[in-house]
Formats: sequence, C-alpha cells, structure tokens
Amino acid sequence: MRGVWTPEQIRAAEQRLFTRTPEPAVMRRAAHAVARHTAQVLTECTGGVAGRHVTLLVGAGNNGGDALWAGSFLRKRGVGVTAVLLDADRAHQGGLLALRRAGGRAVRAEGPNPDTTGVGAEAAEAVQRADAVVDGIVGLSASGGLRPMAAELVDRVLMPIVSVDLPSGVDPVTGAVDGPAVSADVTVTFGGRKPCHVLGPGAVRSGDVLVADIGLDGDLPEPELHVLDAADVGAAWPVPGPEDDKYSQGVVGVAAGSATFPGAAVLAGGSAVRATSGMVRYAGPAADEVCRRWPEVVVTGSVTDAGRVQAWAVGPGIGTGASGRDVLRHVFDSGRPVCADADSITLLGADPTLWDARDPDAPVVLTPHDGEFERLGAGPVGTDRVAAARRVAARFDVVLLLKGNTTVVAAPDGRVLVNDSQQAWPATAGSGDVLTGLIGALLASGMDPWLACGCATRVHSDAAELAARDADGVGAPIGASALLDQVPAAVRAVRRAALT
Ligand SMILES: NC(=O)C1=CN([C@@H]2O[C@H](COP(=O)(O)OP(=O)(O)OC[C@H]3O[C@@H](n4cnc5c(N)ncnc54)[C@H](OP(=O)(O)O)[C@@H]3O)[C@@H](O)[C@H]2O)[C@@H](O)CC1
Ligand SMILES: Nc1ncnc2c1ncn2[C@@H]1O[C@H](COP(=O)(O)OP(=O)(O)O)[C@@H](O)[C@H]1O
Ligand SMILES: [K+]
Repeated sequence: MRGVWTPEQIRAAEQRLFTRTPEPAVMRRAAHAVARHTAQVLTECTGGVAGRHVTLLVGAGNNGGDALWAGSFLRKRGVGVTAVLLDADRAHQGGLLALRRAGGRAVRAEGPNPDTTGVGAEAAEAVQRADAVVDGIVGLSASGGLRPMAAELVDRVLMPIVSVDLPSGVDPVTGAVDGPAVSADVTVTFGGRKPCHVLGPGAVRSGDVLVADIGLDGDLPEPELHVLDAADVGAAWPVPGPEDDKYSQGVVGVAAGSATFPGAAVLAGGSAVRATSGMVRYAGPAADEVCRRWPEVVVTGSVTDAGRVQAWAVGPGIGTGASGRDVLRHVFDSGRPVCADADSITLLGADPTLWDARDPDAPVVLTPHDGEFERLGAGPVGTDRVAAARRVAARFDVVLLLKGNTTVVAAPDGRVLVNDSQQAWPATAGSGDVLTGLIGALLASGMDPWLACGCATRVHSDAAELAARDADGVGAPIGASALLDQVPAAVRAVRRAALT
C-alpha cells in the first residue's frame, strides 16, 4: 500500500528533518532528483543530455529554488539552461546564484521587448526553443490556477514538462483545477506523494509521478490517504483453497433489477460470478434473465425466500418505489454486510427511516456517484472529494465509495483509499452495476469492507482498461458487458503482481 501525505504533514516532517540536515542541503537533494529525471527526459526525447536546452519556469518560492538548483546541476552536465523569472525580485537567491555560477542565465518573464501578451522576447524564445521545461512556478504553497503571465508561458511550451513537486496551478490538497494549470509529463516529488498526485484532474496533470528520497522517511506520520498497488489487491483477492467448497468461500446475494431493468441484475449477478468461486444467489423479478445468462446462479423471485447468504449486493435497477423499499429493508434486516448502490441510495436519501432496519454491527458500503451522494442529504460533493466522502462515511457509519475518475473510499474511522487510475473507460452505463457485484462478492468472502471496495475498484478499472485497449494500447469505447468479461483477466494480472 502506498501512502499519500498532505502538504501540512510534509511540512511538519520537513521541520523535523531540518533539525538534523540544514534546509539548503535538503533543497539541493530535492533539486538533484529533479535534474536527474530531467536529464532522463532529455535522453528519451533527444537521445542525449549535453548540448540540449532546458528552460526553467521559476516562481517566487522554494519550488522555484528547487528548479534553479536543478538548473545548476544540469549545467554541469553540459545543458544550456535559461531561467525565466516570474517574480525576479523574489526569486530564490541561493538557487539563482548557483545557476549563474554554473553558467546558466536568467531572464525576466515580462521583458525586455514584451509582446502584446506581456511576455518578454527572451522569455518567449527560451520557452520555445527548449528541449524540456522545468516547472518551478509554485509547489506546496499553491492556491488557485496559474496567474496570467505563468499561464501565458506554459501555453507556449511545446516540449515535455518536468514539474517540481506538483504541476503548478493544481490544488495540492484536492487535486482540483480552478483555472489554467500545467500538464506535466513527469512530476518529481519529495518524500512522498501528495493528494494532488492521486486525486481528480491533478492526478492526470501530474503525468508520471516519481518520488525522490530527501531523507523524510522516518519523519512522516501515518499517511492521510492510501493507494493500493496491484500486488496488494492480488494478495487480498479470494481464491479457493484445498479445503474450500462453494459455501465456505462465501455466498453473495444479489438483489438487483426489475421487469423494467433486467440488465442491472444480469450485470451485477454476472460480476459476482466472475469475482469469486463461491455461490451467487439472485433474488428478484429478473430471475429468468439472470438464469439464462448465468446458469450457475441460484435464482429466486424474492429476497424473502433467497436462502442464506454471507453478504448482499443491493440496489441497481430495483426502483425507488415500495417494492425497492421492501427489498432494502429486508436486506438490512438480515444482519449481513451489505453493498447498497444506485436505487438503494436514492431510497435511503428519500426515507432515512430505512436506516432503522440496519443491524448496527453489520457493515454497510454505499457506492454513490456525485448525484446519488447529494441525494443522501449531506450536501454536494464539492471540490474536496476526500473530505466529502469522510463526512458521509462518519455520519452514516458506512464505508463510502465515491465514484468518479478518481474513486475515493472512506471508512467511518476516517481511513481513505484512493484509486488513482486515470483512464475513463469505466464511464459507461451499467459499469456501476458490475462494481456492485464485485464488492458484494468480496464482502461475502469475509474481506474487510474498506479493503473490499479498494480491491473491487482496482479490478474494475483494470478490467475496463483490458476491455478497451488492444495490444498496442489503442482504446475503443466499451460497454459494461465487455468490462465484465475482462474481470478474470484483471484478477489474474493483480494476482500475478502479488506472486512476483
Ligand atoms: N522547505 C524546504 O526546504 C523544501 C521545500 N521544497 C520545495 O518548496 C516548495 C514549497 O515552497 P514555498 O513554501 O516557498 O512555496 P511555493 O510553493 O514555491 O510558492 C511560492 C509562492 O508562489 C505564489 N503562488 C501561490 N499560488 C500561485 C499560483 N497559482 N500561481 C503562481 N504563483 C502562486 C505565492 O506567493 P504570492 O505571490 O501569493 O505572495 C507562494 O508563496 C515545495 O513545493 C518544494 O518544491 C523542497 O525543496 C524540499 C525542501
Ligand atoms: N470519468 C471517469 N473515469 C473513470 N471511471 C469513471 C468515470 N466516470 C465514471 N466512472 C466509473 O464508472 C462507474 C459508473 O458507475 P455508475 O455511475 O453507478 O453507473 P451505472 O449506474 O450506469 O452502472 C463507476 O465505477 C465510476 O467510478
Ligand atoms: K511546480
């Protein structure tokens, strides 16, 4: 499991580090990593390092200081380096001196000879002829999008961008983008990932995130967020052992679909089948359709005569009327772990007395998209998706899985898992139904609900990627059935990662 730390946590750890290692030495360590990775980018793009040109975009703080020091190291490898200073009077003095001593030059962003946008001729030329650009505009102290001059320069960049610590213009805490922002090819960050590297647009704009060791390890507290690696998911995914039978691996009950929406039942039931070797029961009005597509599912017309299960997946396509309400009440009343999705969430929002049927000791997972989240009555999601998920998880004592390009899974005790997959192939109708079936199956196996959500989300997005892309990596739109068909391949891939 990889950790993610807030800027506040990183700063506090840095302060502890500075009691042992002087601040300038730490900055040079950080900058050295930036230089190393920039040299690598130059090699990949131009076939070499010496004789190439790098332009540094330098803001007013230590992020700019890192860039300037990195420039001085690149100079020593024969790279032509120009620093474009966005705020010349406040540029990091030590870094500037180091760059000049190494033979680099610095120009003001705004002059001389500015064009109609205010960008000086030297600065414009430096940006346009660079083989790579280092973004040291702003780091942990960022607020809001890029300011106009920075935005204008970034707009002109034609070659790869290496961002120092984070892509400038992105909110470090939420990953939100409110205005112009850098889209980096590579981000070199220090000590550990920050939320913006794994959340929302920030994750996409970070490009490849490389974590440089600056000596913070022992000073970092418990991470604010966690990201599961493929190997974590593979190690946790349930597979049958020699002593197992169809019951011992957990029986999952799927209460989904209706005469109007039989497809939801087929998708949720099918994904449960693909997720585990344990038994899948289906209870609801789409029993015939489910049985036709998935003959291994034990079907019945109603949750009241479904037989014993170890967990329920409930909600997709059950409707928001009286029959849906009865289904949800019955499932809650069973005292089993429940993954409640789609219509169940709408029902809970409209009639909070449904919570009364819940056994307080049985875990509940809610899996809303933004609209369903709002229907729960805890306000809109807003830009801080982690805070929103935590708020609702604590309020209802549930594991809250907030869907989207970045999926956030919050436990009632505040732990948060993030799936930072950046591809959007799962954004297709019915793919949420597949996710519900996966989570239900993992809950039935006895897995911790928070981990079950993280594992299901990872396999879900990997399956979508496998379904969408060919061997050359070229993607094409998929439907939820195609995603579902790739679940076994995705499980195999994470298990392979765990075994190697
Ligand atoms: N401590 C250390 O030794 C180490 C620190 N490290 C490095 O320090 C970085 C943090 O540095 P930092 O705290 O100096 O601030 P930083 O992020 O450079 O911002 C500077 C100023 O920019 C401005 N600004 C704000 N928003 C803006 C926007 N949207 N667009 C444009 N400008 C904007 C705002 O100033 P304002 O103009 O508002 O007065 C702000 O004060 C960190 O990310 C890492 O790279 C590493 O070297 C490891 C060791
Ligand atoms: N832009 C996106 N990028 C990646 N995944 C997405 C994106 N939009 C939606 N998803 C994922 O697709 C699934 C859609 O679920 P949901 O909205 O419940 O759809 P449905 O109700 O049609 O099944 C969720 O797993 C969600 O996280
Ligand atoms: K930056």
